[in-house]
Amino acid sequence: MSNRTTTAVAPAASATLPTDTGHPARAVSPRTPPGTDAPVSIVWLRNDLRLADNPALRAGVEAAGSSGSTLVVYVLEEAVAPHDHAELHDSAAPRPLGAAARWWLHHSLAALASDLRAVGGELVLRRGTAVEVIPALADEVNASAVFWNRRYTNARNADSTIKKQLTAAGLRAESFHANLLNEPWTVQTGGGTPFRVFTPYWRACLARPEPREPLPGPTSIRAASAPGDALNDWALLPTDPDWSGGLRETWTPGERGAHERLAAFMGDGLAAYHRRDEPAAGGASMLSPHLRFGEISPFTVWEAVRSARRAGLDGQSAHNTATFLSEVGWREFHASILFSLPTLRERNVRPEFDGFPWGEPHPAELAAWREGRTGIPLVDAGMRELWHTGTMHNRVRMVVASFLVKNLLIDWRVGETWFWDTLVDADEASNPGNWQWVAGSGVDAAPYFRVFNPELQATKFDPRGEYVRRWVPEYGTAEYPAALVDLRTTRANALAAYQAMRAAAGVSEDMPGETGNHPRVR
Ligand SMILES: Cc1cc2nc3c(=O)[nH]c(=O)nc-3n(C[C@H](O)[C@H](O)[C@H](O)COP(=O)(O)OP(=O)(O)OC[C@H]3O[C@@H](n4cnc5c(N)ncnc54)[C@H](O)[C@@H]3O)c2cc1C
Repeated sequence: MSNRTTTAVAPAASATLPTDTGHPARAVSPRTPPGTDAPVSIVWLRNDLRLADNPALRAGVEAAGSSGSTLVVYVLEEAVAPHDHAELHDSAAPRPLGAAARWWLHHSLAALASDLRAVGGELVLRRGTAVEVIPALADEVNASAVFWNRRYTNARNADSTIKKQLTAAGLRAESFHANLLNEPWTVQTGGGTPFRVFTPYWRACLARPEPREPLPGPTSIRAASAPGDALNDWALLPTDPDWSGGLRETWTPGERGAHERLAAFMGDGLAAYHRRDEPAAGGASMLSPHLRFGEISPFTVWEAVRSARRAGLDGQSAHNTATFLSEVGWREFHASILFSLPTLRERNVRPEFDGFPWGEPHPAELAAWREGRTGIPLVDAGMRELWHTGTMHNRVRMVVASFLVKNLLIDWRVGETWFWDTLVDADEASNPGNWQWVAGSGVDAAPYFRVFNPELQATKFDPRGEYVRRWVPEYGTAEYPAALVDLRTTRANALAAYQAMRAAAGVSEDMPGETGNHPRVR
């Protein structure tokens, strides 16, 4: 089995300052296209592939009014160069999607196009560098305004450049708050710095005014048209071989699938959410890829919880809602960390980890981890679940990640890259943020010396072995391999390496934030 795509660990990108921060765009009078007074507005969708609660789409339709038209565009912002080349060093380019996320994107765009058609709209697909594509498209259709919802990754630098270009050309260019409950710069410590510890961060979020109600989607769009690519030409789906059968069985990408998932969770899942740490219990929402691609907004998720609370909940469910919302808070926390630490994927947040003696990954060991053949049942179950479905239960993610970085002493970036390629919810902030959390090198991270014992974790969270049996049916037979490493010895080696790193870095006290206060660890 080889990588689904060749994604590479990139060297550090230079730090970049927040730019498209949404402070109101300079309002410029809408330009009247020559020869016609019917305005064309462009709505540029990115990680917000939905109609409901989409402020940019709403603004585009409103700006077009009854006489104008709206052009909805998605740009595949893939650089032309291969994955491991210049675009990874370009702080304005989004990270090229992994294979599982490309599968998701294809189906999500197909669903979006169909949903838009149902209200008269049309989805135009373009490919290239956004700073080139968007202004050129605006020129081509003689647009008077361009709208988008803000993103908080390094790609916001491109948005800022585009906003300046459009504004200079006399267009209205406006961005909106849509994809996080709290934009990163709105939640800060008393000293005006970003939070580095989750608990006070989330407390500060909860002290803010409650998130707004979601906006309704448009009921009618008058489409402006322009030539575009055919979705199939983007070749986002795997063909040789087609390994996506398990993804198809597991997921329904698109806005409708997202709302169905939320409804199912609010109906049955929430009451069982306190069992979310048990991978066989199915207690979690499975909303992460839908949130990742913006098929549902966090405001809609919040509203579902608010309505359930208003309708009345028993004690357990009421408790579960608070826990669930705090998990949504972790998504926001990681987004705010990436916002202030653009090199999150490449660099240890704690510089002393730069001296950690990671071993050179042993190809056979790494392959055994990726393919679920380590002989450690919970690790193998998780890695096979990931390969088959494009997701993995959260607790098991922590276990397999700990096994890689501690028992196998492999650099967290190697595991992060594999997850990036295989997860349907692979997220530019949450993936490296969580990997650094497990590795101990991140903000508010689990201390490195907390080494998950996969056997104890299985006893605690999969006591009847249902999850392991489901993914590792040969467990307990002669076909199942012996353990790749001895857990006790490798744990001792990991702790020795950690102590050596600390000694070399001159760290003797407990490091600040060695709290391991991730809610799921307790
Ligand atoms: C090594 C590792 C890598 C991870 N990579 C990703 C990733 O690339 N993308 C991703 O969305 N999540 C990632 N997670 C976090 C978490 O595992 C998933 O968000 C969760 O399993 C999704 O399942 P759910 O939607 O049923 O979660 P629920 O428990 O129902 O949580 C609701 C929502 O909260 C958010 N959330 C929950 N836990 C976390 C968390 N720890 N960090 C950030 N957001 C969270 C997700 O958006 C999720 O959909 C990673 C965790 C680990 C340990």
